[in-house]
Amino acid sequence: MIQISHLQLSLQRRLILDDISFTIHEHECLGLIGPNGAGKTTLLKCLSGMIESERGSITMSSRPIRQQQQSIGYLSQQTDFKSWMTCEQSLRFFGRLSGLDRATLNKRIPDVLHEVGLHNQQTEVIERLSGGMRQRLGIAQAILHEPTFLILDEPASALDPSGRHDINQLILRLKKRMTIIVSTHLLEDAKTCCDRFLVIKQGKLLGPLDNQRNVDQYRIQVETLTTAPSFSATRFPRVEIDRINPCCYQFSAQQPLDLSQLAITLIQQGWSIASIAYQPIGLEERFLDMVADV
Ligand SMILES: Nc1ncnc2c1ncn2[C@@H]1O[C@H](COP(=O)(O)OP(=O)(O)OP(=O)(O)O)[C@@H](O)[C@H]1O
Repeated sequence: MIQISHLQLSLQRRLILDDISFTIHEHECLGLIGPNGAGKTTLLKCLSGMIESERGSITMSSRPIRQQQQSIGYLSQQTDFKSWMTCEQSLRFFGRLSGLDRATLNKRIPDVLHEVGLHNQQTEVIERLSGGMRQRLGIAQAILHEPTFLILDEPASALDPSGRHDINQLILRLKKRMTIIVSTHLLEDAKTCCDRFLVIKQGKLLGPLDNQRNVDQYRIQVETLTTAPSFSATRFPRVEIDRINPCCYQFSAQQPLDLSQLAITLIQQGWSIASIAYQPIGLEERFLDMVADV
């Protein structure tokens, strides 16, 4: 378990991280989200040990994280590859810098390239890799020394949907044996791999955002198999109906709606219902509500 307690950091006399406390559980993937400039990268750099905070503590299994640098893998926002090297040469170069010996590298390099899906690119020059492949090579570099705690700073931004999908699938595989924190702006994508999210704004933690399906009980969407007949609202006097298309309607009210009652009423009125559900509230919508200035 990684415990962050009352972390505080100022840069150039400006408070960048303000009394940050949270926990990351073992084998959890925690998503860190927040507007630009919120302090995500700075917080991740503190976790990686690159920056020392002026107050507070970070511990992993109850020991200061700075004493366990070898257990941390870090992918920075800007990966810094030598574009003329091959994937293998690059991993060997960075592996040596982190103190791995030749025998370990001979074994680990093919393993990590396989793990990130770059086994066919072992001798490919980095210049020729796609953006998604480069990000996966960055992750290969971050996990080369088999860390138990992996820090990923926006690993999927600037990637196309298939690149983002690959990264999320890779994170899902890695979390079986690592604890992961990932900063991202891509909430809907990150839902597939993050167990929960923490929201940060102007250096302060605003709170958690769980990754569960939330619904708006004031709105119900109904899809019909055929064009719906008109609706007599005697049992739902203060309900508004919006026709989205001939087979899709939205019912909304100022108070929570009774979904089963509405379904029964519609069937009694001759509606052939294909689906009926409360309107889902997207993660992005809840995030925007949370960071909105009040
Ligand atoms: N070395 C530095 N010196 C002074 N201020 C800095 C330094 N590094 C970052 N900052 C400031 O700290 C604040 C937080 O920056 P940070 O990069 O951590 O935000 P972020 O949430 O990662 O943003 P983004 O989503 O745009 O990547 C910003 O206002 C930034 O200008």
